[in-house]
Amino acid sequence: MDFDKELDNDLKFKTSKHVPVVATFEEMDLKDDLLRGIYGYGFEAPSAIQSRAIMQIISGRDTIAQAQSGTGKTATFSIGMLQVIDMNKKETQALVLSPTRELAIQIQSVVKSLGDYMNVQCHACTGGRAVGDDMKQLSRGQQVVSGTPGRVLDMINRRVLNTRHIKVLVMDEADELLGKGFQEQIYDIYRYLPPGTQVVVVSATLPKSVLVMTKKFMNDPVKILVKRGEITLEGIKQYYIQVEKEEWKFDTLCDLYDSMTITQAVIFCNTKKKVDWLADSLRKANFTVVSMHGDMKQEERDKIMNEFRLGNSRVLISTDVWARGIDVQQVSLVINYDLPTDRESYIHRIGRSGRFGRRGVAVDFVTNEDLDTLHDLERFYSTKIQEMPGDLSSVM
Ligand SMILES: Nc1ncnc2c1ncn2[C@@H]1O[C@H](COP(=O)(O)OP(=O)(O)OP(=O)(O)O)[C@@H](O)[C@H]1O
Repeated sequence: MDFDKELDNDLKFKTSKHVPVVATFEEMDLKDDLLRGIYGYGFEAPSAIQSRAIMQIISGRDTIAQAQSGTGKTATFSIGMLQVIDMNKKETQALVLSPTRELAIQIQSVVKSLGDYMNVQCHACTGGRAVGDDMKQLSRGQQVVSGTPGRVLDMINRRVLNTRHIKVLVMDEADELLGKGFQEQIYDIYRYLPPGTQVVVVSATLPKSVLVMTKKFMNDPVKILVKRGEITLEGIKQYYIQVEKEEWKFDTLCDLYDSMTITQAVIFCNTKKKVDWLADSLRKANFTVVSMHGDMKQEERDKIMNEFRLGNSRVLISTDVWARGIDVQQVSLVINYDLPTDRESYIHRIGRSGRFGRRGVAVDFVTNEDLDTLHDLERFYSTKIQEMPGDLSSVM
């Protein structure tokens, strides 16, 4: 019997019934300073996931919150956390874990902005930075910590991050955190948390195997889920370009360059080596691009990230280190130079465009061998990936 089917028979994961929908931020009865922070950040009304999940998080229930990419999950858990922390205490009361350093830092920035009038102390605890700085910052008292698993665990082991007052653990991109690469570290961190710590699990993709896993560390969670056929966003148009051979992809990409720079674009490759190769080759052909991957020094990664966020660079080539969570609103085009090797990454990659209702375009480069994978994606997500019309700028 196929594994998925077997699970289907044993366990049904459905959106919880009777989750109230709160239509405005005022009706959430938030702290005044938090409400000011939300409006000050430019939000007017809550998104669908925010309307449903914020109050559940505030109620203290374990929560599984799934929603499409770019629909405001970060603010969902950030507002929830900020409401429940006691500002009279300096101790760490909320811990957010995410799979990449850039994402952990982005979350810190959102928490700080939303919590600006509350004067919240929020530290980003990520690898690639001086351990001494982390120690200094944490010893000052950080009410919220947003970090990557390795460094967070290290800080806990060194007794610098005190877990005793933690009330809520958020796992952003939870399916990635509970996958092979991080699972052990996550369980190690979890063991240090006080019994009864509220757990909030968040992602645009939550495969059943991950939902099964949540049973181990979540207590009767409220579930807000998205059906597989509704995960892709209407606003992101998906196209493919078929190339006979891998070698032809490069010329195809060069032909698209002018359209790519209309706003901002991210090009995904499956390996760091390929990112380096593609960036070099494009530069040699006189195209301006930047690139980023996990083998680069953190300083370099930070610099590239800042420049891209500022819009000073327009075309970024990266690996899946950039696939999840990163929010740069001006990105309107994603190119899969390589098709991703798993179904979840596809959703996350194309979701770097089309943020919060904006329009986006995703273009998949496929060789003849990739066609099956492409059709599998279409079937799995009940979506349509059309052949690209001759001119990319006509669909942008
Ligand atoms: N209520 C709101 N009103 C206006 N803009 C919002 C609101 N909530 C979130 N946004 C904006 O929408 C964008 C996407 O939000 P966010 O990064 O939280 O998405 P996400 O659901 O976490 O996506 P992903 O699955 O890619 O991680 C951000 O730029 C954020 O500031």
